[in-house]
Amino acid sequence: MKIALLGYGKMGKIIEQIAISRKHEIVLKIGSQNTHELTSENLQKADVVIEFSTPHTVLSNIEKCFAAGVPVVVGTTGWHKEMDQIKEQCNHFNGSLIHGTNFSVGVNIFFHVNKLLAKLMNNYPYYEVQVEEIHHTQKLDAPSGTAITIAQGIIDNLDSKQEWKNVLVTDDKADDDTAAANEVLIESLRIENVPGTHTVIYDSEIDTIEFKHTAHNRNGFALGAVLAAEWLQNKKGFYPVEAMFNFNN
Ligand SMILES: NC(=O)C1=CN([C@@H]2O[C@H](COP(=O)(O)OP(=O)(O)OC[C@H]3O[C@@H](n4cnc5c(N)ncnc54)[C@H](OP(=O)(O)O)[C@@H]3O)[C@@H](O)[C@H]2O)C=CC1
Ligand SMILES: O=C(O)C1=N[C@H](C(=O)O)C[C@H](O)C1
Repeated sequence: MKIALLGYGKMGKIIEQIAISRKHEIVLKIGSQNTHELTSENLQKADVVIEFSTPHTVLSNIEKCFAAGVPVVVGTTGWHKEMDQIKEQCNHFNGSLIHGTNFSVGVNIFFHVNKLLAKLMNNYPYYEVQVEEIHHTQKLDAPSGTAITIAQGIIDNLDSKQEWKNVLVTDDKADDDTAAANEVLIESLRIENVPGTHTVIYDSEIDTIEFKHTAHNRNGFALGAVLAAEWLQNKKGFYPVEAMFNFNN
């Protein structure tokens, strides 16, 4: 496939290597310095776009892909509030889009088991749940998109929780780290060079259950994005990343 990369930072560069190793060709690379090259004509040279840019640029980039009629894989996080609006646009343009807060296979297994675990924990209400995420210090959004997906998986399956609340944990611990009974607390920590670690913690007076995913590097995210681009070929519509997996069968 011919691939256009919107965002050529930490993720874009690894996606390029993995795409080439899978015999794809990169026909366009866009960063903040060459956005003038982001034209319909250039986008249409690609069979698919892979979008890993920033929370501030992702929405207008998606719109450009729809207008150009090119399918798009969206890995950028921080736009969950605009999800319904983008889904409508996708239908309006008869476009193709797959999005995920995390494309790694391991995290998608984690997402699935997290939901099963939350359902099970309805029987054990003396455990209090919280989510912890740790990422590198350059990360622009908090909580991580992955942590939001995890919290939503808990809210959808654990009857006592209806919302999530985020606190950023710093050395002086300025943020209020208490949550209401109906809230899932998400604690965000920022530590140099951490690619992404997510833990679901069920704590009681007697013991603690911890369910954890640790990314050792960014290769799993990048491979997942290329697999998503391959999966999206010849499909129309708006898909969440779980559509790629058959965990329910
Ligand atoms: N879904 C998933 O599996 C994963 C998602 N992510 C998400 O992907 C996003 C990118 O992460 P990461 O690569 O680490 O971030 P980086 O900051 O390393 O890269 C972002 C890139 O976007 C570029 N950029 C800036 N403006 C535009 C624009 N208008 N159009 C296109 N590109 C632009 C930047 O250009 P310049 O270099 O010139 O500043 C930079 O190259 C984040 O939202 C992150 O949360 C990350 C990992 C996995
Ligand atoms: O910014 C990152 O680095 C990551 N972002 C994604 C997120 O917000 O969940 C996925 C991964 O954890 C790395």
